[in-house]
This record gives sequence, C-alpha cells and structure tokens, in this order.
Amino acid sequence: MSAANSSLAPIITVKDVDYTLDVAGRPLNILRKINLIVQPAEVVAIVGPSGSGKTSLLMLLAGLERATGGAVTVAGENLGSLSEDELAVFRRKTLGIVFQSFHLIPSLSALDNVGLAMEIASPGMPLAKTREAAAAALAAVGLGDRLDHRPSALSGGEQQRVGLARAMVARPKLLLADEPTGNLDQKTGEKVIDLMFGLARKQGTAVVLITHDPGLADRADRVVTMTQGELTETTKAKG
Ligand SMILES: Nc1ncnc2c1ncn2[C@@H]1O[C@H](COP(=O)(O)OP(=O)(O)OP(=O)(O)O)[C@@H](O)[C@H]1O
Repeated sequence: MSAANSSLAPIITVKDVDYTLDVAGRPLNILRKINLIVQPAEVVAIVGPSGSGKTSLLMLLAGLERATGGAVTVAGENLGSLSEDELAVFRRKTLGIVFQSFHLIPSLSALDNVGLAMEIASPGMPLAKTREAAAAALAAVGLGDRLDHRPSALSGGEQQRVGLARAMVARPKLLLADEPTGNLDQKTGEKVIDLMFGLARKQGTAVVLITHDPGLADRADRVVTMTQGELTETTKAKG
C-alpha cells in the first residue's frame, strides 16, 4: 500500500467478525457479525453492559485473540493472516495499550517503565535516545519531576499517567484503552482523559476506549454500543 493511500485508509476495519470460544467442549458465541470502521486519529468509545463482549473486541483489535469468522484489519494488516511472531511485531509497531489496573513493573522507576516500552518498540535505538524519549513522554503527562519514582511511590492517577506515557512513547497509530479511568476518582480520571485525548490529537493517534462512564463516552468522536455480542452505532446528541 502506498503512503498516499495508507493516509486515507481506515486504521481499523472489522468486517463480519465472529468470536466463538470452546468452553468445556461447547461453543460459546461471544461476538456476532461485528462491523466497525475507525478512521486515523478518530476517537471511538465502546459502551455496553458487563459481559457484553467489549474487552473481547479490544483483544481482537490488539491481535491478542483471533476472530473465528470475518476479518480484522488494523493499519493495513489483516491480523488473521499474521503468525504469532508477526502479530508481536504488529503490536510493537502499531499499538499502545492502557489498562484499567496500570500493569506497571513494580521494581522499575517511571523512567525505566516507559524506557522499556520504547526499547521494545525500537530495539536498535541508543540507550541515551531511549531515555530521552521516555523522559519527554513523562514530561508530556506532567511527570517530568517523578522520573525516578517507582509505581508504589506514585498515586493512582500518576501511575495511570505513567501507563499513558508508556503507551504513547513510541507514537502508536492506535491507542487501545480498557476502562482507563476505572480505578480513578472522577476528577483524576478526567485529568488522565484530558491528557490522553490531547496526546492522541497531537500525535494523530486513533483511540478506541472502553468505558462505563457516560461523561467520558460523550467526549469521544463516536460511541458504539455492545449488547450481547452485537455492536451498534449510537448517534450522539448534538450540543
Ligand atoms: N476465555 C474465556 N472463557 C470463557 N468465557 C469467556 C472468555 N473470555 C470471555 N468470556 C465471556 O465472554 C463474555 C464477554 O466478555 P468480555 O470480557 O468481552 O465482556 P465485557 O463487555 O468486556 O465485560 P466487562 O464490562 O465486565 O469488562 C462474558 O460472558 C465472558 O464471561
């Protein structure tokens, strides 16, 4: 695909996707005929009841699970046709992921948590450059004065900001976030989302996030609703 074409192509195309698991010898149908198109730099919120399949869809988009029917294409890659090794490369080059519980490495400082992600994304980069990029990413989330702190010495909001810096340090085309404010109080959560949306806009990163918070969903460009494994587009109220 040429550079000119890729800038116009959707970042995500999910076409007629089914996801069925074998649970104790019986098929469990989790996602049914899912269709979703996301454009570069678009912010899409997925809402819906607990157990409806939101995280499963995010797993398929991350190439961490495989669809059992249909096709998932992200950044021009048909994920179903990639080997496990190729999927790992795809994730390193294309994705940032933010989780509800921050999943930082407890023994590493904020700088090294973010630096490690940079090193994994760009293995040949000199150490000084890696540290420079990590420090800049932490400064961008307002933690320039917390580089040497370990996660246990940081508040929940600060840990999530480290998680965001880690997800964004390699300038991913797509940021996936699973209830990124779920463990934070409302005010802290709003601050993290401000930073997330601000960084995404600045870097031209598309965002797909799962949330139970209607206020947060309302800030997305689009909202889609998952109900019992089926996805529907929700028209946002104007104003
Ligand atoms: N590996 C698995 N084995 C068995 N069942 C699974 C597995 N993964 C997901 N499920 C089931 O699939 C359904 C969808 O789960 P999923 O985690 O995607 O929902 P969700 O909408 O993200 O829920 P929540 O909002 O509570 O996080 C649930 O009923 C869940 O129990």
